[in-house]
Amino acid sequence: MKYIQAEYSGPLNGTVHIPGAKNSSLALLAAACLADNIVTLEGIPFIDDVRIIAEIGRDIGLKLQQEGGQVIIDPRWIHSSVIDPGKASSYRASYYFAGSLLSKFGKVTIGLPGGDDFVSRPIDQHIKVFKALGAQVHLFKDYYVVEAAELKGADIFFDTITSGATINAMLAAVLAKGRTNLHNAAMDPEVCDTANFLNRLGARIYGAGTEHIRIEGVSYLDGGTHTVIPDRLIAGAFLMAAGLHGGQVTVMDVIPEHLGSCLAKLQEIGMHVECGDNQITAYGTNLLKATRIRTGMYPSFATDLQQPMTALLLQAKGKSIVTDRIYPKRLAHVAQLRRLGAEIELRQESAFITGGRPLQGGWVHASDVRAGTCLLMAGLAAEGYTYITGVEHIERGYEDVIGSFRSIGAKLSMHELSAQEHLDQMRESQ
Ligand SMILES: CC(=O)N[C@H]1[C@@H](OP(=O)(O)OP(=O)(O)OC[C@H]2O[C@@H](n3ccc(=O)[nH]c3=O)[C@H](O)[C@@H]2O)O[C@H](CO)[C@@H](O)[C@@H]1O
Ligand SMILES: C=C(OP(=O)(O)O)C(=O)O
Repeated sequence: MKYIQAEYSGPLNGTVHIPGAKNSSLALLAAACLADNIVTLEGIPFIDDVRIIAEIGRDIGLKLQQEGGQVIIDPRWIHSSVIDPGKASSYRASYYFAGSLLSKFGKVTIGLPGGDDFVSRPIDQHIKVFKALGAQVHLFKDYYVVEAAELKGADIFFDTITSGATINAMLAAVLAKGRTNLHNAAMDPEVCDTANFLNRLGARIYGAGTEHIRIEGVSYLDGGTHTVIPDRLIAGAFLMAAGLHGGQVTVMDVIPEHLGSCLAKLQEIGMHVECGDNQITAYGTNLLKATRIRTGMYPSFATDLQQPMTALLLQAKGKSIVTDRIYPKRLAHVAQLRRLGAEIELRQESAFITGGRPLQGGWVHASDVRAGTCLLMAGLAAEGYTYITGVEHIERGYEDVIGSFRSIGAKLSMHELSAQEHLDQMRESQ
């Protein structure tokens, strides 16, 4: 079993190139199945979720070549819309194959989505979309089947704002007959990126980035080339890392507008932020101020930045409160931070942090990708050594977590734990 060793690193300084967004890439790769010609995607990160998509793609006949960040996809050879349940369940965004293959072939059989298992993550809004477009949905224990003789445009009001179901609705409706209106749609950059990509192939999607999206169905999508947007969540975490001990970190190749609420919070706690056209520099200070974080859907403060922000707030003198309104129970990292000596309490669905207390290294476990970033940051700020297990979760989101953090001076290394050492470590931590 792998683990990451993090050592107290003092201020972090340097420049990091930000890779393409995981959450956009997962949508774009499934969206590419809709094309009737060759698609080239640039900037796709080489992460575990993408490797699984490549496997799923190959199983169903999709020809896919990946070299560096470039992925060339030939969807003309897809011969099946039955997706291995185990593979679909090993990551969250497999539901995008449901939207795209339903749209293209009229039927899809697919495992229930997996992914970061921090809370229950319903797919009722995805199902609502498929049904509204005229499909039947049959749910089984660990897979579901969606089928439609014909998909017809519809008016769909989301009960709650969801980026996944908004993207899936675009995938399912893009080839449907007539007009689809999505109301209460998510406005995330990943929604816009998917709409821009589909439009480049010939789709007619209007209004992405607002709460009302209109899709005029077309009968054919051509091939084309598209570059995925930069990962705003990785960028945000690196900017936060600058705040740990008064460092200075520049993130390159980003879209600063995608990080508005994050930058505002960093400034609110006393950090200085400078934005260029496609780069941001954050300057830390040793006098961080406590604050209140409430996550929300874009453009509010992202739930995926909540955990790294919690690590940073351990350094801010005074009482901070963190509430995750998107996933109220996404707080597993709190118990782990306490193992490092953090003074942080859970009351109802908020974390109450008393910042400015010293942290001591120890063994901790990352239960999802952002919990991993949080623990890594806390480990870099703690005295001594911190050992982080659950590396497989971190690698779902980061192509080279060690290399990228090292480039700003973080003392990190990857190690292998034998089965016996793992048992000893579990016994010790009980
Ligand atoms: C692969 C991917 O892009 N993952 C991101 C995506 O997940 P994902 O797309 O799955 O999350 P959603 O945007 O759909 O979820 C937003 C909210 O809607 C709720 N909901 C969602 C769908 C549904 O059918 N019913 C329902 O009630 C969820 O429980 C949550 O409270 O957005 C989340 C919220 O920004 C991020 O944390 C994830 O990193
Ligand atoms: C929750 C996340 O991912 P996923 O939706 O793929 O599980 C995340 O990226 O923080």
